[in-house]
Amino acid sequence: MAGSSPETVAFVAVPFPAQGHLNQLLHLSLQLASRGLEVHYAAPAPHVRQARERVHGWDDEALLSIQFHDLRISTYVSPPPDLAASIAFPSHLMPLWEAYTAEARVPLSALLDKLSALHRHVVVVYDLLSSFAAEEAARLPNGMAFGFHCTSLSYMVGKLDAEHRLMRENGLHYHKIDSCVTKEFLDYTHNRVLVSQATALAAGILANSCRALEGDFIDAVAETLAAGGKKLFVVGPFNPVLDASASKQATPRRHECLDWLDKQPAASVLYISFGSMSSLREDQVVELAAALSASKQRFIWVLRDADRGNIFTDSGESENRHANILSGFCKQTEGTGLVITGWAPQLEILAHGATAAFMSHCGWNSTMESMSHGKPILAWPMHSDQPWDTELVCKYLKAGLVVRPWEKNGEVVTATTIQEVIEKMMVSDEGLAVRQRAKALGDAIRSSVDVGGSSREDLERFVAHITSHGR
Ligand SMILES: O=c1ccn([C@@H]2O[C@H](COP(=O)(O)OP(=O)(O)O[C@H]3O[C@H](CO)[C@@H](O)[C@H](O)[C@H]3O)[C@@H](O)[C@H]2O)c(=O)[nH]1
Repeated sequence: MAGSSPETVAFVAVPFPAQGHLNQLLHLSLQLASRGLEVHYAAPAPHVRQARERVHGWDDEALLSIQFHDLRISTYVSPPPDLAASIAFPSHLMPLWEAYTAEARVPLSALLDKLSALHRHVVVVYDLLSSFAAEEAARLPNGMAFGFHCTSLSYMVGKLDAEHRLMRENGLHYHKIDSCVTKEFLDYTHNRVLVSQATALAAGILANSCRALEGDFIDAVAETLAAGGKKLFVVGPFNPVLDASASKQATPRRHECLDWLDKQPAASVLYISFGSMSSLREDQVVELAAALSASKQRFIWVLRDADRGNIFTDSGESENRHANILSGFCKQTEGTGLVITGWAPQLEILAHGATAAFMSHCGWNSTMESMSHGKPILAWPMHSDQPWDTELVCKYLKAGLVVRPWEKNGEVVTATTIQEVIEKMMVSDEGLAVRQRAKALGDAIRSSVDVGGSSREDLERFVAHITSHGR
């Protein structure tokens, strides 16, 4: 362990192996390393590689400040997503997640023992889905664990308060997880992940949220946790909040879509992407393409299938799946839009001044990234927490419009419906009000990570807490 001494604290991030989770703890790790902490990041090797290759908003040098570790697990099948499934939940990732939960504990345990012998304190921040890490931290004579809550805190409120009081008071409908994931995944989290038992061992929870978005909900979670003697640190957005000018800088790895964006008028482009775990069926792709073409709006569309468990086993099949539709569509929309079938630089696209709005499934990363760059959302929830995030963004924050309500998740959305929502957002007075609201929220979120802002202060409080502990 380079440079360690018995006086130092080792911070260890234990993400869950899926992009939306790897990403958040990598951002947090980079932030802590930039404050001089010794930071370790532990995941199966392909997922370490995935997180490093896909990180946005940090330069390559920043990655050198983190010590990466392989939590080696045996081979698991890594199939493509099942496009015929009745719910767009990424069930094809279950073999990876089962293998991870069964096997990653042993290499993590060895790593923590080593760090424990060399440091005054070992602080483990574990994704709530990697809850075995809390037990391993609790086993150490000098260990401390914090759970990392990777979705909105209001989503947690919905789980903590069965009556959903805050939701009802705000006229919001809470979508319980049971109807938004598969039964197989529920069984897995209940029987093998064991979140609540692990939380009982943790000193508290760290959340990627922000007072500007969820102040009332944050207070509710803090109160519940405090009653159990646990701390809450709300330190989001974890993603860097980029300046529009930063997304214009020429860098060696700059994606060509950013050069295209540079040539578009301010606030004129619709960005479309459904994260890393969702795939659109062919009939839905046809409808979305027809809507984009008919709306005549400028766009960047990321058309890719959900990641496989090991993304390095995908030899481009998903990129070719839509070749037929795309050849005609790209000709029709030439000059107006771009289709990206690989990995897009989402953070830079959202920060860019030419981007007006984001059609999104409302995964929590996408939601935070969009809101923190002041971009409104056209919400199209697919599974998990996304139906609730849609409610939060569109009804509570009033910074989005719904494309497809969750209640219609089994249906194909027609081109006419999609086109109406696009036009409402891009050219109507109602859309303008939503865009202005998102811009104001973006400003508030940016302030919260500036000196004196609530998220910045919570991060300082967290760092002070873990570095002074046990002195
Ligand atoms: O071409 C792409 C596609 C995605 N991204 C990034 O990938 C991440 C996607 O994360 P998210 O928006 O949260 O979507 P999912 O990948 O679907 O995330 C899963 O994990 C989240 C955190 O737990 C949950 O909120 C979601 O519901 C769950 O599906 C974001 O950081 C995006 O910026 C890119 O940079 N380029």
